[in-house]
Amino acid sequence: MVELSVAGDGLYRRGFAGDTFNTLWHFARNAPAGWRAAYLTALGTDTMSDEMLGFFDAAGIETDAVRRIEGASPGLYMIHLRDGERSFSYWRDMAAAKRLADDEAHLDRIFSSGDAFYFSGITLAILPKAGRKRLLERVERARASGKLVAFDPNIRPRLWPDTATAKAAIEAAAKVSTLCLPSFDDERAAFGDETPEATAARYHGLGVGEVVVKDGGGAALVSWGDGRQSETVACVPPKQLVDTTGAGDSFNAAYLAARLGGIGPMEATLAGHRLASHVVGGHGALVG
Ligand SMILES: O=C(O)C(=O)C[C@H](O)[C@H](O)CO
Repeated sequence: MVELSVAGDGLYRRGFAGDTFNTLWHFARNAPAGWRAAYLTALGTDTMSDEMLGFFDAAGIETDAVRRIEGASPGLYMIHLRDGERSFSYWRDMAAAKRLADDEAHLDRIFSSGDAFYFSGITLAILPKAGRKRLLERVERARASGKLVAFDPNIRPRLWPDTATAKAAIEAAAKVSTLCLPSFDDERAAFGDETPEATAARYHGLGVGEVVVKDGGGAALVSWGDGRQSETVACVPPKQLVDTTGAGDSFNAAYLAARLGGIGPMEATLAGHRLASHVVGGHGALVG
């Protein structure tokens, strides 16, 4: 999406962001040896889409998997801040990304070439029902062939028609994932979990081997080996709190980069905290 982040005095800065993109952007900057980042999404053929594609390229993100759709354009969101805590306004009804899973042959080509996959509850929320099904079928095959599949439920109630639909889609996604990175506040609101441990147990129960439950600026619970081992890892307090946009996404990027680089779950969680704590010190989702 196009992002409008606060620049002061009623001014907004135009950036590019979106939850999975934020994770990929940070991943590309921190990727372990031998890993490359590619984005499966859809853009239009307008000037904004061209600029966005140039931005991906400059960030070291491969663009082969981007579908270009004649006449379509990207979605847009604006960040509002209250004491550093963000909320969003969206203009995305016609966003090209909603059609990222329309083309089966395209999906098959991308899924056959990737070694690890990452998607989110926002990915699922913006897709039509048929697109969601097509995507999850490919994800399921990737998992069955032993690939890492990471999923952040990133629950945005406004993007779903109702809670029951959101919960069903998130559970279906968790069942085909190997790693889940939920946020406790979202999970408590949607699923009624009383503790981060309950969130982790629920995802392990759906067959997820490794779960990291983030808790805003608090400690994270990491639980691995199908829940046989778990630890609480204290957060890294930020030097300054400016804008929480993208904190969880950057956490996920650092965690994934660490794990794919062979680092253990506890140290990977610490790497996640460190990057998130840096990202909340600047405006917008992408803080270099
Ligand atoms: O809320 C969304 O749909 C976005 O992807 C915008 C933000 O970049 C994202 O929520 C930050 O996590």
